[in-house]
Amino acid sequence: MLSGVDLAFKDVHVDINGTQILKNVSGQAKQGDMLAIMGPSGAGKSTLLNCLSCRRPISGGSVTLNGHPMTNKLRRKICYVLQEDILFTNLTCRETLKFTAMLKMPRRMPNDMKQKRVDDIIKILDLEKCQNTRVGDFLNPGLSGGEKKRTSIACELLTNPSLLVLDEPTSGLDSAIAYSLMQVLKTYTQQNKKTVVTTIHQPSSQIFYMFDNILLLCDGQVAYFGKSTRIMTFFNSIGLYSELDYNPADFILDKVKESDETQQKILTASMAMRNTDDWPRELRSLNSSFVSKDEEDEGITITVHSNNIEIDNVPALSYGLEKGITLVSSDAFDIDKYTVEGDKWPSSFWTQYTALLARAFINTKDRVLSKLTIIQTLCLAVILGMMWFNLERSEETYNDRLGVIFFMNAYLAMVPVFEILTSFPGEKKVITKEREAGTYRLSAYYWSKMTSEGPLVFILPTLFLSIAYWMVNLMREADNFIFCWLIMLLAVFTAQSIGLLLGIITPDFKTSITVASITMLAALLGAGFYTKHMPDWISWIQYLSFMHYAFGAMLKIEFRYGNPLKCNPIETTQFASCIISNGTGVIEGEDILQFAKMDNEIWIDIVALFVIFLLCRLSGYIFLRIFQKPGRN
Ligand SMILES: Nc1ncnc2c1ncn2[C@@H]1O[C@H](COP(=O)(O)OP(=O)(O)OP(=O)(O)O)[C@@H](O)[C@H]1O
Repeated sequence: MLSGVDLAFKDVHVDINGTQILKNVSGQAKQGDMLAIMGPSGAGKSTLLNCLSCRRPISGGSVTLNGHPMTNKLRRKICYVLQEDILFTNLTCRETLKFTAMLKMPRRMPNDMKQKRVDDIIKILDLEKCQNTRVGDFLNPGLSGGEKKRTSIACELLTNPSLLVLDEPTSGLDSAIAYSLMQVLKTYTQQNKKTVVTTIHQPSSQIFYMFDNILLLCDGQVAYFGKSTRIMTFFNSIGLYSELDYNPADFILDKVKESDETQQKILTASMAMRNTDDWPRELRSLNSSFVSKDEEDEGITITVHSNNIEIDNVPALSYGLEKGITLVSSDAFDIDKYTVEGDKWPSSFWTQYTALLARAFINTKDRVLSKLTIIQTLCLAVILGMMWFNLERSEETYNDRLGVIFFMNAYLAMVPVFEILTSFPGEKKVITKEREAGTYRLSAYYWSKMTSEGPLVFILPTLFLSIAYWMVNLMREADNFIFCWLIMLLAVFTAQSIGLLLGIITPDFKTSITVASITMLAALLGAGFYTKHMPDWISWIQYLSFMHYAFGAMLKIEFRYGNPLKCNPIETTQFASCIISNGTGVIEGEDILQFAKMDNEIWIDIVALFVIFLLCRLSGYIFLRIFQKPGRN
């Protein structure tokens, strides 16, 4: 059985850039205990939480689990629930848990056990009602704030951690939802003898007394550590009293923020408390001037028991039971049985790849192939087809033919770039979180990303081209159409790779859109449609433009491998061959391509597109490796 652990931290110091953020911070949380870390903004709560969960190194002091210093094996017993719920918005609550189970649970565990664990966790966290609801976002709401938080906690509980570390789990929740969330946590902690450490901002009185212990921080120092039921006694003992019905959390936070003098008084009393019976034995320093209760009369300066107000109306210890929540004991679920020491990753590459592939496919499918995107593609294909309807194969329509090919290229390349840029920031957060937790290999993620989106990315351009190509009357031969379609797909995948690379290397959405707009506009201008007289010193830009190659290849399919165009009358023709034939002949494809300055070999265009595609994919992976450092394991 994996029950809780005894966490103890003693004299923890953290210095950042020469500033002491935490000074001499000590405290503990035992099996079955919930410890709340409280304090005003900037007091050091998040810093301490990060140290306790091994996400930040400490400059001095010690953090131990069951009396032992942290080892990789012990670290795996800790899970960390971030303040923000970082989840895929298109997955349901159950799908989210199912994929997390596949990725995080040991490879040797049978699948039906993993499935059973998901079912149990759904019950434990009271998620049955919303298990098939999508997570949702602000545009398409799904799970409520409390349900999202419980889903985030559920993802962490799947691996049956012994120590649960939570950063502000109730932030953004209304008081009733916050209470029910804490109630579920309390019940889970008690029944499974787990250990919970959480930062919390301004809990209601009910929530406050659910915590067994409170660690109050003030300016990086301990202002109080001890039982929640005794904190008012402590404040009273130094002459700080509250009105009868005042929320104790509000009272203590008000006091530590009050004046320098009050702060000093509290900190001095807290230091003195370390030498009394109220200070846990495990945290006492060898050289402390501890005086036991028996010796109290003989000269302790501050007596924390004076003015003792015992709190009798603390909610009963049967949290959740009155609500009829049935908790599944973790006895039957011993993940350690299936974990092999030395396994770097919980699951095999193949399991990671298939789970990530299926997850990416479900998450992307509804976004890429939504009703709206299909309608948009159909409408634009028909509008374009009507605007350039049934072009005659003559010199007169030469510019229209170039225009329509260029437009199709530009439209089909722009869509995947901006689609990936709008969706990737959310995905990046999930990968960062999962990689920090050492859930899977980056290569498994990257391969799954590339392969899952392939079928989805190719459907819309195929639909678009199938309508527009025939309506416009481009070269009406099956060979030409298929060749054109393949080039179009290559261009779309190249555009998508550029979008992904930009999404990876830019720090935020706004920057990525700005950089993408510049890149795509430069690619459009360099394509060779708008200008044929670029100054020499800048003309190299066209060779960097993937649209130059896509546009060039499609022109070749249309003209080099298509039928010639009928000449204009001699007065209006632009082609020498038409002048020679007195306006009665035809213009060969090669003449048209020379006129358009696009007469290179088509294989050059194809190879160039491939090279750009591969370079973007490869550098995307390298940059992702640099930015997404794996976490522990
Ligand atoms: N990387 C850093 N560099 C410099 N100072 C830092 C860094 N991280 C934290 N600090 C400082 O350490 C102090 C404690 O920060 P911390 O985030 O732990 O506070 P907090 O109690 O969690 O605050 P809040 O409730 O506002 O989140 C703050 O004064 C903060 O400015």
